[in-house]
Amino acid sequence: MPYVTMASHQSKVDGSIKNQVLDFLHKLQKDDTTPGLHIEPMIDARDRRARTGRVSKQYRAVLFRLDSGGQAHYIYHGTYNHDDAIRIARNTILDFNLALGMPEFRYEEPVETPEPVFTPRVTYEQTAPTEPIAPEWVNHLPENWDTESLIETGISEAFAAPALAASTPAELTAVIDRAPEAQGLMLLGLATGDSLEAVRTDLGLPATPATDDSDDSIVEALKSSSVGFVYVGESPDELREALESMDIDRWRVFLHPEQKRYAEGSWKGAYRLSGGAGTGKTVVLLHRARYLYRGEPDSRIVLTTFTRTLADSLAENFSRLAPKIPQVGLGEPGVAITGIDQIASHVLATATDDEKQLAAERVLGVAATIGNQRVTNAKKAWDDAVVMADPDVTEELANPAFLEQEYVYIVLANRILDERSYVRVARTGRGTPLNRRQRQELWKVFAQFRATTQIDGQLSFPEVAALAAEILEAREAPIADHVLVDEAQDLNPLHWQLLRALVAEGRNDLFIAEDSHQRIYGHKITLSQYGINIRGRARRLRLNYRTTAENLAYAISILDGNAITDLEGEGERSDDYRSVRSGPAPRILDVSNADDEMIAVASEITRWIDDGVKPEAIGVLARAESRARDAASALVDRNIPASQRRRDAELTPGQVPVMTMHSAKGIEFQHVIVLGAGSGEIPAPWAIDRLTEADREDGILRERSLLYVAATRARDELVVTRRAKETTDRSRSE
Ligand SMILES: Nc1ncnc2c1ncn2[C@@H]1O[C@H](COP(=O)(O)OP(=O)(O)OP(=O)(O)O)[C@@H](O)[C@H]1O
Repeated sequence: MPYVTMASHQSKVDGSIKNQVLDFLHKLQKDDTTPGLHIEPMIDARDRRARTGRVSKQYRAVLFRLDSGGQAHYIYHGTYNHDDAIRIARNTILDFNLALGMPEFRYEEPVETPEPVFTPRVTYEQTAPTEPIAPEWVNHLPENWDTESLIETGISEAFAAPALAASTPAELTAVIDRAPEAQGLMLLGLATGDSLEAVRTDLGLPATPATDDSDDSIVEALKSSSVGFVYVGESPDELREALESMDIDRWRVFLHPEQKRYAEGSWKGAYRLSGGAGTGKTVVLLHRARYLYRGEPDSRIVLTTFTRTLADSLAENFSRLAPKIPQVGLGEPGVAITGIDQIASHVLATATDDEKQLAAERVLGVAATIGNQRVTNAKKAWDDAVVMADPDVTEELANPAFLEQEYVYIVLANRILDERSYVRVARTGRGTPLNRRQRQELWKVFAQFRATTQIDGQLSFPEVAALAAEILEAREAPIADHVLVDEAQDLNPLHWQLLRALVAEGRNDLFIAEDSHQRIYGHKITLSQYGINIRGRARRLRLNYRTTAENLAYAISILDGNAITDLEGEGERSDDYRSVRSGPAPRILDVSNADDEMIAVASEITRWIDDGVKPEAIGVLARAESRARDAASALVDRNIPASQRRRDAELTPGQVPVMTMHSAKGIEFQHVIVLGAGSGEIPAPWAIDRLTEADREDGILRERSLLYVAATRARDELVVTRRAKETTDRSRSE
């Protein structure tokens, strides 16, 4: 039975012939001598291993046949119109790049050096109205390499010189696009400042160059996850999966070698994977859930994230990746995908009365039956508690945002039940210092909050998480075997206590994906405080698959100069993120008022729609709900099909979604318009005005992170509006 490998570069398979291609390849896997397949060698081919096969009257598949250990092995290059297939089969050579130890295709067609494109180098503040902005981009190749030394590393001559000469991301991408995948990724790594050793490790290349290019060596390399090829061997299921995800969802099959390492790695304890926006952290988690399930089908795997909406999208993507793996409820064998607060609610809802009572005593200091309702408007609940308790503290301390954080990060996290303990507790990590008297005053508010909500039969979400953590901790057996966490930077201490209690400490217990640059809720914390010890089991993804190099450079410039710390309390870099794609520089539209802004935005959207972009592929993102609402109606007034998208609503086909930046977290659009990146708009004055001096810095960082999240939602084009400061000042005072 012949083995099959799929090449990743291959042309899209037209939907109408996909079944015929699949049928052809399945037959090939069974027996390559089946008469209808017509596997034929090419006359005058540059590579004697080239073959064509008959998919239909009109279409031919191009294949390369290798013989290894008496076994036929076919690399499927693609399916083409009859004449194209003949031409491609004649002119394509399957090389084995000895330096890289990777097979790759070479084409007997000239590779053009791209025309240099002039992009003005301007910084953010100097940007003139509607100018594109291209933050500084440096090609590191010329520093350390010349053509010859690059060739020695495995880069073909045709790509070495143009890569050295690239002076913009677009020029470099043009070279990378033409190069075989491994060479392209190597050029990208070296051009963005990595050492050769680091790039080779990232790409999983063998430590020493290969010594021969026999079919045996090539087949061996194909089996051990070669970049750009997927070995499916004799498995009809894997073949179908590979073929189906060729056009869309390439992430389902073609993982970067680094992503694959994290998806399939095994560690003694908790592992932390960080990475900038769009580096494929979610993709790794989905693959890892599948990988763990396949290895241990009886295990209880939990995949969770910050919100229910994000969990729903994880569940949908997991069904696409692994349609046959059961998605189950918490505690059952299979993969349970759910939001972190839903986990907490589920634990509480299924606990016995005794368990709940014990937990309530420990968390809230009450033995009474706990309520079924949730506090849905925490701000109002805190405002009410302040009015009733009337504490003698400053306005900043009586602010709902401060009270909520203090309650979650200190009171609940430390299971504080009375004023005495609150006065004594170490408030590690909290910016604003509090003296004894202030603590006594604040305790009145916490006690009032608890009293009022309990009378109303309500629990806040963090209280539910704390109760669930207590319930699970008190049990002997945990309810999960492997827990995978997305968007971990936004979880609060109670969430971490819950996650710790969900699974026993041990091999592959927790796998945590985070991007500290995207922390838009809550405060910095360190995992070790909650019994989660990483002990060096942490790595970072740096290759951005979502957005262009130009958009990425802009997004990173937003956080420039801000110290970002990860979940282990270490400084997090952002200067070495890179992208495989290039596109137009982001454009800044400086507008004088709301009307001008919406005229400009409407004209951008109209241009895109006229160019064939689907309305639902354009995201309009605003800082505040009210601005999103106004923008949606202003667009409708200008005859643009648009609607405000609420947090948990589906995208409506044919409608431009207008939403808050918070709601856009974790999702992506082809084109994005960010409304309001002016200095009077972000940081949003109302979000930081009433913060204490010590909390303000973190508040401003969260606002910048929000803009970073918004800007990194764009796959292709990014447009940012800035309203003149005077108009935002005026509207604030109105
Ligand atoms: N190996 C891959 N091949 C092709 N596309 C990929 C690959 N890995 C990720 N992508 C694509 O890149 C985009 C970003 O991936 P993903 O959402 O997993 O990133 P992320 O790091 O979780 O991003 P964020 O932190 O912004 O939510 C998605 O469109 C995904 O399909």
